[in-house]
Amino acid sequence: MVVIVIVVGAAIIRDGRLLAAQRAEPARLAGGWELPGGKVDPGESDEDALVRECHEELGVKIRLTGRIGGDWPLADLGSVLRVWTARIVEGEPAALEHLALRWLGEAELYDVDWLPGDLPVVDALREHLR
Ligand SMILES: Nc1nc2c([nH]c(=O)n2[C@H]2C[C@H](O)[C@@H](COP(=O)(O)OP(=O)(O)OP(=O)(O)O)O2)c(=O)[nH]1
Repeated sequence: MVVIVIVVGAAIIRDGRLLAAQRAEPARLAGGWELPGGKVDPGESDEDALVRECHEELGVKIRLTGRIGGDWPLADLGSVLRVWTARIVEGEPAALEHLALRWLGEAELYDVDWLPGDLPVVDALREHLR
């Protein structure tokens, strides 16, 4: 049986800047930058998982505003990343589970070491920061 692991990521945008988060673990990914999010739990919708993960990781309530592409392939065989644009409706993001957070404008978008699977997503997000 092939099990596809679905990972959801939030492209949280405020004032033309994208919120990037630096992974703390596991060791092979630590230091890399990603979109806040995580794995969808069994029986959970993608959207609910993303709202839950952002609350756990950042301490904020988000509202999803759109979808970026479809299934973005990740390096781990059988994993895909699904991405939504989002805005914060409550709270101020804090790095509760990450090493650091950064708000990146279009000119700074590639200043951080994105996880490899995120690079095409970041390309697609560029136009949303203008
Ligand atoms: N959240 C997130 N994960 C990403 C991105 N890009 C990317 O390759 N990944 C990978 C890293 C991890 O291998 C996997 C997500 O796992 P995770 O550890 O964040 O999931 P989780 O919060 O549900 O945690 P757990 O079940 O492992 O405890 O997807 C991204 O932009 N956001």
